[in-house]
Amino acid sequence: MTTPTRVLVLNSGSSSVKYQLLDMRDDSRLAQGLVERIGEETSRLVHTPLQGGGAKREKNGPIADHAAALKSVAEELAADGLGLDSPELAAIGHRVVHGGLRFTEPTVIDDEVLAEIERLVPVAPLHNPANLTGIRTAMALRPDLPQVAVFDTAFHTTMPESAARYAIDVETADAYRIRRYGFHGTSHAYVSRETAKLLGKEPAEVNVIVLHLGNGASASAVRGGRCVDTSMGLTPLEGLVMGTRSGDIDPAVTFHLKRVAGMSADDIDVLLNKKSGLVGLCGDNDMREIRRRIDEGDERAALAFEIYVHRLKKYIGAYYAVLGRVDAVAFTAGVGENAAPVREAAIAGLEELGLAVDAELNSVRTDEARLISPDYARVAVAVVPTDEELEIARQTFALVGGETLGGVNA
Ligand SMILES: Nc1ncnc2c1ncn2[C@@H]1O[C@H](COP(=O)(O)OP(=O)(O)O)[C@@H](O)[C@H]1O
Ligand SMILES: CC(=O)OP(=O)(O)O
Ligand SMILES: [Mg+2]
Repeated sequence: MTTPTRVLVLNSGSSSVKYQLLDMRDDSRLAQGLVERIGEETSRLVHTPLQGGGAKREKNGPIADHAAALKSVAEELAADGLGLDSPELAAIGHRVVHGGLRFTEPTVIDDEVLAEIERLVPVAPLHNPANLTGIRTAMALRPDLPQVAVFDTAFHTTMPESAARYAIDVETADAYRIRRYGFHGTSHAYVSRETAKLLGKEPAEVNVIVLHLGNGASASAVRGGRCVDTSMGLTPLEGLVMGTRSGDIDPAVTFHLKRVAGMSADDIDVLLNKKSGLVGLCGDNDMREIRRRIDEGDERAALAFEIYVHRLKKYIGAYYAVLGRVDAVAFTAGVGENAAPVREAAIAGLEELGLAVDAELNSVRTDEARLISPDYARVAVAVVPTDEELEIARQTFALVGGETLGGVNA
């Protein structure tokens, strides 16, 4: 019998599922794909076989819920001879956004772990329910296989109390477990390590500010490989300006809206999570579209961009101060990896801090981690592509006993 070496990674978002099938002998990808707009009439599945020369396949049409989405994913994989029934599958790894304080490590999922993820739904209402459906569906398809949860919050559990605790009444905070948890931790961990590698150093030797700028966006201060502060809080709403989320606001805005505008808690939740950020400021949440509008002279798009960059710059300064000495600032995720104007504008004017961006290096497009700062700059500025799926697959495989095989710690 062959030893199973494959891991399927599922990243279930509020309206999408991203997936990858990897072979952990050499970290190679066998297939990847995305189901988006789940629950709408216009759902879409894009499946890409990455070995054997098959072409990308696309299916359009309604997919009612996450369970149906996962069944379609299983069918696509089966059509490539990579079905979930394969004896080569060692485990399924799930991104779980909120793990509270309990889960500091990847965890094999059982009924009790499921109950704890369920208990955390109120603090990750957009994410944890989708994660749970993904897990339950995968468990029904392969009840015999280990299912592993890899938590967005885990990397941030090393934060000191001075960073994690909000300055509110201690009894109330403790009774309701209100504190800064932080998210995107798998990405912050991976990118801070890859940044050290790019500098030719060990993670323990470097201090890095990681800027994960996707649809959700967060910053973190990483000292010697450990997170010491991060911008998201109790929920993924705090911090940077995001695609549809406000990030930091005066909390009094919420009671003002309740008292003066008569909005309910749910109305305000939707306003701040779904109708704010870039989309609230200018009607678009995609940075490509915003840049296009700016090039056409659109003033609302230009102001949205300035507000986005101003917030980013504030966090760079804040985390510089938290760390004291900074070796690198690393940009990652959709915006961070692709939007050169965001990187340029966020670093502009920070020469006194030893930070600068070289225009030519900044304009290069590759999938490799690279430096964009000039030689003379004291602090490295880098673009470091994130790979949450690979990181989840490695942690999952190591947990189910695959650590002795090549590739895992390569
Ligand atoms: N070429 C590009 N130029 C500028 N921004 C881009 C580009 N490609 C993607 N983006 C931005 O990246 C975002 C998606 O980032 P991603 O990390 O994939 O998000 P998520 O994982 O949160 O869905 C898009 O909404 C868009 O703003
Ligand atoms: C936690 C979070 O904000 O995740 P995403 O960016 O995938 O929405
Ligand atoms: Mg993401």
